[in-house]
Amino acid sequence: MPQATLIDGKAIAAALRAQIATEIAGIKAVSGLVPGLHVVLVGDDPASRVYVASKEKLAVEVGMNSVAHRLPADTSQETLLATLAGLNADDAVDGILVQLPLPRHLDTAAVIDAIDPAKDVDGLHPLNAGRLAGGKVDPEHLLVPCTPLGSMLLLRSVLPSLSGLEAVVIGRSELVGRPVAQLLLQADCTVTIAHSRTKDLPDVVRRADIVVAAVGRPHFVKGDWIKPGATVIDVGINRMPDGKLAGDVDFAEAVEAAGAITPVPGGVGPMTIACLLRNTLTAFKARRGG
Ligand SMILES: NC(=O)C1=CN([C@@H]2O[C@H](COP(=O)(O)OP(=O)(O)OC[C@H]3O[C@@H](n4cnc5c(N)ncnc54)[C@H](OP(=O)(O)O)[C@@H]3O)[C@@H](O)[C@H]2O)C=CC1
Ligand SMILES: Nc1nc(=O)c2c([nH]1)NC[C@@H]1CN(c3ccc(C(=O)N[C@@H](CCC(=O)O)C(=O)O)cc3)C=[N+]21
Repeated sequence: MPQATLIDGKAIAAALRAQIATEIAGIKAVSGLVPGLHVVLVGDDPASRVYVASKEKLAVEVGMNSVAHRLPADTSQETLLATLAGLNADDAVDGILVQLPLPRHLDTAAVIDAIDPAKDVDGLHPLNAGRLAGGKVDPEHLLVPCTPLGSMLLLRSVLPSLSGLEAVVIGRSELVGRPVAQLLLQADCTVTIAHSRTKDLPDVVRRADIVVAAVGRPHFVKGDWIKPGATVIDVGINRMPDGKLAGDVDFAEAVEAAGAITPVPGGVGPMTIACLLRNTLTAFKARRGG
């Protein structure tokens, strides 16, 4: 069995950002306006700091305005909601992302409900999640969660047609598992959503032409679970004791069986940020025309 094709998320994300930059330059030349992305970070989780810094840098690189709102860890629910109300009311704000997870004293669902759905570039507001679940809206014009959207773009880079393929998603979170399953269903895959109570998980995964792993456990998916030739999207980002990142898939094993596979780092992660920028542009166009 020849080794799998490596799906180069880093390169595909860079190409997507270049496309976004060109489109923004065109809009700016005509209207003088550029999209504004606002990221709200509560507390000083070191991993979140790194992500927020990287989102800011790449937003500026494509020509957006980028603002990070860094609030102390003991910020009250009222103060956070007031911050969001201010961003909702500000016409120069096109995209709002609240970095998750929030400190435990905050009510995450209520915070997400308070984001204007038209500015919800994470696609997590119940209105956007509901539209996605309804399956009737074109993802081009809907704010779809960034990691699932990026995962689909990576899949499409190696599989021109997804119709009729067996897809197994491991994980059912609101941020990743559920929305990626909705997108696969919309692409006419036969979709199975597996989770911690799934029986005989290795056998379930062995049916899959497409495996999406979003579990949060390093090297969880083994090589002998992968049907020969399957496409494997590894969403997991796990920090190992040696400081390196590991995916949810045992890459060294799976690369021997898969037809195509994403690496970690350099796979889904960079696509998540590129899709955040794309959603910000989508929100800008929907709100301000262009
Ligand atoms: N690349 C990127 O840009 C991003 C990467 N991530 C990464 O993706 C991974 C998943 O994130 P997220 O969805 O937020 O995580 P969650 O912890 O919210 O969800 C994990 C899911 O995995 C399931 N699960 C846990 N253990 C098992 C098991 N033994 N067998 C089968 N299923 C299991 C859980 O099942 P149950 O529901 O039953 O508990 C749950 O549905 C993490 O590594 C995270 O860091 C996340 C966001 C963006
Ligand atoms: N509201 C919200 N939306 C999110 O989308 C969100 C979030 N909160 N909280 C945290 C997770 C995690 N996440 C990542 C984004 C990019 C990389 C990324 O670019 N990773 C690089 C490596 C980066 C490194 O080396 O640390 C890669 O995989 O190649 C990773 C993880 C978004 N998340």
